[in-house]
Amino acid sequence: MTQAQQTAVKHDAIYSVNQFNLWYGQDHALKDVTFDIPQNQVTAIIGPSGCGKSTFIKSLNRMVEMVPGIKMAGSINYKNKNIFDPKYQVEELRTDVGMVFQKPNPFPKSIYENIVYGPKIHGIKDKQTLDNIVEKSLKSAALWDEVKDRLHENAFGLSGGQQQRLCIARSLAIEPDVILMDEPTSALDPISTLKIEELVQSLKEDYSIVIVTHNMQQAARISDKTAFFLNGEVIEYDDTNQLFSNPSDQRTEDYITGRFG
Ligand SMILES: Nc1ncnc2c1ncn2[C@@H]1O[C@H](COP(=O)(O)OP(=O)(O)OP(=O)(O)O)[C@@H](O)[C@H]1O
Repeated sequence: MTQAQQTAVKHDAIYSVNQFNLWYGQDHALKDVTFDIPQNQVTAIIGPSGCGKSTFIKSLNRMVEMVPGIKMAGSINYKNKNIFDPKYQVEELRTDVGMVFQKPNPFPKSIYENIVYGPKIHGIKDKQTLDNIVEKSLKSAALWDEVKDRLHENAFGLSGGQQQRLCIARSLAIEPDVILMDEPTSALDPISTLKIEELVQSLKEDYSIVIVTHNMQQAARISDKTAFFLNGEVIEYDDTNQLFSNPSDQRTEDYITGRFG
């Protein structure tokens, strides 16, 4: 690779993870994790239960810090700044990085109030501006047509799949650059899953997406890059097509062909 190409690749990374380690007490949950997460791409994190996928994705927005007794080493750079540097302004991550969880978790409020919650915290008060944010976010999350006539009804009245798209819309309302998704379809039926998968594909035009998934077909269908984690280590990180069609490590091959996990 030429110097110019190396620079181009570097520039393309929204996150650069370098020798990142994390311990829960004595439990070494992430070991020397090193790879770049590219901008405007979908990066899938796969691996068997307990391999550190959730710990890793929660490190990307510093949510992992809420767990008492953790220890970390190495760095995670976001837009070229180490997010664990004591001088780092964590507010940047809070506004830049949205998160969607395994189980849809709307607030017990109306659909409208769910979306405007974040923007209001960021000081937006003008009703027309908030109305526009609601419409734009719901359209981007492919939910607008289904809910435009019931915006002031409680979000709990939506189906599970609709609630998850509402949570995606809520994360879009703060105009993030990155969306982290921790098994966003594992609680959903196949049709809702398909809708979220299509949505993820369309969102990458405007956002960088990291998705943890147990479902290897899903990773193969929707991601550009895949990282295979095992016992806290990244065993292989590559273009998704390459990793699934021609893995370079026997353990990756064993996992993707269903020999364990
Ligand atoms: N809050 C915590 N306190 C202590 N140990 C934890 C905590 N969260 C996770 N761990 C441990 O860290 C390791 C990695 O867990 P993690 O949840 O990141 O894995 P995972 O790959 O997301 O698993 P799953 O697919 O089952 O959700 C496991 O050994 C787990 O027991």
